[in-house]
Order: sequence, then C-alpha cells, then structure tokens
Amino acid sequence: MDSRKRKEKRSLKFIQMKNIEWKVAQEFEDITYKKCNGVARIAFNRPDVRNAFRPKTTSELYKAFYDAQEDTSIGVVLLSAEGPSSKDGVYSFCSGGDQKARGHQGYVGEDGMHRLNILEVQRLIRFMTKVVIAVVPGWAVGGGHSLHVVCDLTLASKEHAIFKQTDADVTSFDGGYGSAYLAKMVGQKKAREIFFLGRNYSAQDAYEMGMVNAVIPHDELEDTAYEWAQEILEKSPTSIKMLKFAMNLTDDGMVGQQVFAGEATRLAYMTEEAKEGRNAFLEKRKPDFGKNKWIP
Ligand SMILES: CC(C)(COP(=O)(O)OP(=O)(O)OC[C@H]1O[C@@H](n2cnc3c(N)ncnc32)[C@H](O)[C@@H]1OP(=O)(O)O)[C@@H](O)C(=O)NCCC(=O)NCCSC(=O)CCC(=O)c1ccccc1C(=O)O
Repeated sequence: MDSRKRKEKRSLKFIQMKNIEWKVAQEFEDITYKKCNGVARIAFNRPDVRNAFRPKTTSELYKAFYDAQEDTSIGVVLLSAEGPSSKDGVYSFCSGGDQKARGHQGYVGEDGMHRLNILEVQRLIRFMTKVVIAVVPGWAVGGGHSLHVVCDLTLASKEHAIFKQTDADVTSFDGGYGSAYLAKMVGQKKAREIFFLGRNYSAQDAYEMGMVNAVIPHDELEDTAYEWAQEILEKSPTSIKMLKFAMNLTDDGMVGQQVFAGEATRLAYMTEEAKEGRNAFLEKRKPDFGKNKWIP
C-alpha cells in the first residue's frame, strides 16, 4: 500500500474513532458495561475506593465478560475504569480486593458467603476467544495489578498510571497469573522486586519492563484503546483466537492444550471429512473418507 492510501486509511480510522457511540449493554452497580462497533467496554465504577472489587463487583464483571464472550459481534473487550474519584480527583484502574469486604476465608458478599471469585474472572479473560485490553488510567494495585497482567494487552496513562503490588502488605498472594505469569513477562528478578518491595512504577517503567504495550497521554487513552481494538477487528477472527490460545498454551499446561485443541476440533468439524464421519454414523453405514486424503 502506498503512503497516500495508508494516510487515507488512517484518517478513515480517525473519523470512525471520533464517532464512538457507546451503547449501554447492561446496567450494573459496581461496573459500567457498554458496546460499540465490535468493541465491549467493561469498566470498574467505584472510583472513590480506587476501584477496589468486592464480591458484587466480581460477579458483575463475570456476567459482563460472559456476555461479551457469547456476543458474536464482539471481538475485543476493553477492561477500563471510570473516574476520577469524586473525593480527591485521583484516577484508578483497580486497587484489588476491597479490604472492607474481606472476611475470615475470603471476600464476603451480600449472601454472606466467603468467596475468591476474582480468579474466575481471570480465567474467563484468559480463556475467552476475544482479545482483552487493560486500559489503565491510574492506580493498578494488588489484585488490580494481577488483572492487567492477565489481559492480552495493556495501555497505560502517561500521567496517572501507577503499577504497584501490595499483596505482601495484606497477606494475600496471587500465586497464579498475577505472579508466575508476570515473571514470564518481565523476568524473574523484576517480578520478585515488584512483589517483594511493593514499590510504585510509572507507565514508562512498566513499558520498559515489558508489561505495558504503550504509554498514552491520558486524554487520548480511551480513544487509543478503541483504535487498537478497531485494528484488531480488521484481522481474521480465527487467526486471532488461535494465536491467543497458542501463546497461552505453554503457560497453561493441560488446560492450555485443552483450550487450543478444542478450537482445533472446531476447525476439524468444519471439514467435509468430519461431516462424512457424522453422516455415516447417523445413516448407520461405514464412513467413506475418500482416497488420496492423507496429505503430507
Ligand atoms: C491504591 C492505593 C495505593 C492508593 O493510595 P492513595 O492514593 O493514597 O489512596 P488512599 O487514601 O489509600 O485510598 C483512597 C480511598 O480508597 C480506599 N481504598 C483504596 N484501596 C482499597 C481497597 N483495596 N479496599 C478498600 N478500600 C480501598 C481507601 O480506604 C480510601 O478510602 P477513604 O474512605 O477515603 O479513607 C492505596 O489505596 C492502597 O494501597 N490500597 C490497598 C491496595 C491493596 O492492598 N489491595 C488488596 C491487595 S490483595 C488483593 O487484591 C486480593 C486479590 C484477590 O482477590 C486474590 C488473589 C489471589 C487469590 C485469591 C484472591 C482472592 O479472590 O482473594
């Protein structure tokens, strides 16, 4: 493509970007959930407590992510946050588990049950067939930090994003994606530093470590995330899904293999060979898979 065509394409994208008309997909209390042109935007909405999650939040997150997964018009999900805080104007992505909701065995919801259900949200993000982009406008702390780690991509506010791991301050430890996968991303020494010292890291620090894809001026963060989503949506859905699961596979053990193989089975189902296998069974005859089909 010549540079003129590339410029035209970019300006078309810019027009599309400026015409973002988010439509509310479902009303929730602790999150907002909107959709526009193949993109779902799920955002924490407790800015006054730095977007800490309580059981209601995680259950709403799960419902919204599940809906986005089931919606065939959606290819990319932005996990973002509303804000800033009405109390002090500070921006947050998420500050992890709401310590006020923490009980003896987990986080206690309105039903009185002690739960650890942010891990279910993490698994849904990890195993869903759509790309999930963490859009970090401010603090990403504790379980909020782990959430950005588990997302496929992370975009961070140049001015306000701060990455910090406080798990070891409050006797919590995300021993799964939050730490072990982080170590794959930034290296063992750096991951240990992040968890053992609990320091603050800027968007630029996080970018240099390899846990953030791009540092974006705050005012352009949401539009840029939408633009990245639109670029992804131009690609082959099958390729994107298989690439995500291929990259997950080695870190996810047998479950990673299962998820990848499940999608490979779906591709096999779509062949004439598979249809013949099914039809032969239903017609109570021997399948005829044909000759010269054993391609090298
Ligand atoms: C995020 C901070 C560093 C921001 O600091 P600062 O800007 O100075 O703001 P503050 O004045 O501290 O906070 C403003 C306001 O918000 C309230 N708040 C902030 N964070 C939380 C929180 N996590 N829970 C409850 N409330 C919070 C704070 O109290 C203030 O309220 P006021 O009423 O205005 O006083 C800083 O706030 C901070 O360090 N926050 C705590 C971060 C933290 O430790 N988070 C928990 C880490 S552990 C975790 O996330 C569990 C993850 C998890 O769920 C999990 C992981 C692995 C296995 C299982 C599980 C599981 O399911 O449990």
